[in-house]
Amino acid sequence: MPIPRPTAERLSQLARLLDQHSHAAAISSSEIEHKTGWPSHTIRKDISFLELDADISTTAGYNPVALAKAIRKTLNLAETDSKCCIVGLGRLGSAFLEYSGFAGSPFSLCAGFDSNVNRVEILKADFPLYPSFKMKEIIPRFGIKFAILCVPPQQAQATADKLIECGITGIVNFTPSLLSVPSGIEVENVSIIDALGALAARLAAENAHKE
Ligand SMILES: NC(=O)c1ccc[n+]([C@@H]2O[C@H](COP(=O)([O-])OP(=O)(O)OC[C@H]3O[C@@H](n4cnc5c(N)ncnc54)[C@H](O)[C@@H]3O)[C@@H](O)[C@H]2O)c1
Repeated sequence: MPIPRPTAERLSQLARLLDQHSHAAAISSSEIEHKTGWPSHTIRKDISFLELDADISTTAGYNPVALAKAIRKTLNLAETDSKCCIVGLGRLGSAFLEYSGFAGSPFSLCAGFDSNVNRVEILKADFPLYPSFKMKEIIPRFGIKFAILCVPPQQAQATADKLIECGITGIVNFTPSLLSVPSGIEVENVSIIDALGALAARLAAENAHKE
């Protein structure tokens, strides 16, 4: 059964939480509830999507290491082919160049691209930066499958089309443009405005419930 998107997002966050508790023998659903704010019935439902070995849970709770491993296996986060590139190295894109969160994650940044050659020359990163016209050569050569799209909105669709031609199959779209992509290609839209909107809607619903 396909895993619903909110479940996949919570499971991915849960794997990171479990990493922080890898020293513990067990972590219970109520501890997870306390740390995440998710109701324990939601946590149990999310975990029911995983294929679990019998010894993963005891009366004391879940084995954190084994549960994190099961989550990454089910979400395909354990696979090694998770090379990413950043496209658009402006204010937002260049902020990822020094983001240490990729270390220890299943994803690695392998290349950055910008249409402005000056940006490519000025910026420093632990991986190579290229002018955009090199995407066609570099993306297949490195086997990069994911792109983090940080170009101006007007350039988003044309850049996404080019990335797909080069072999990209997944795009994290930071631009406000909604992309149209062929089947087999996945897009994840990330927006601070949508996140604030979701928070505001939840708070409004909680307040309406109290009245
Ligand atoms: N998702 C969010 O919450 C969020 C937050 C801030 C900004 N944004 C969006 O992120 C994008 C980038 O914002 P920014 O402030 O970094 O913009 P910016 O103008 O600072 O940077 C854009 C970069 O893209 C490069 N570029 C332009 N066309 C390109 C192309 N075809 N191929 C490759 N590179 C190209 C430019 O040279 C520039 O370096 C915008 O679409 C903006 O609306 C989203």
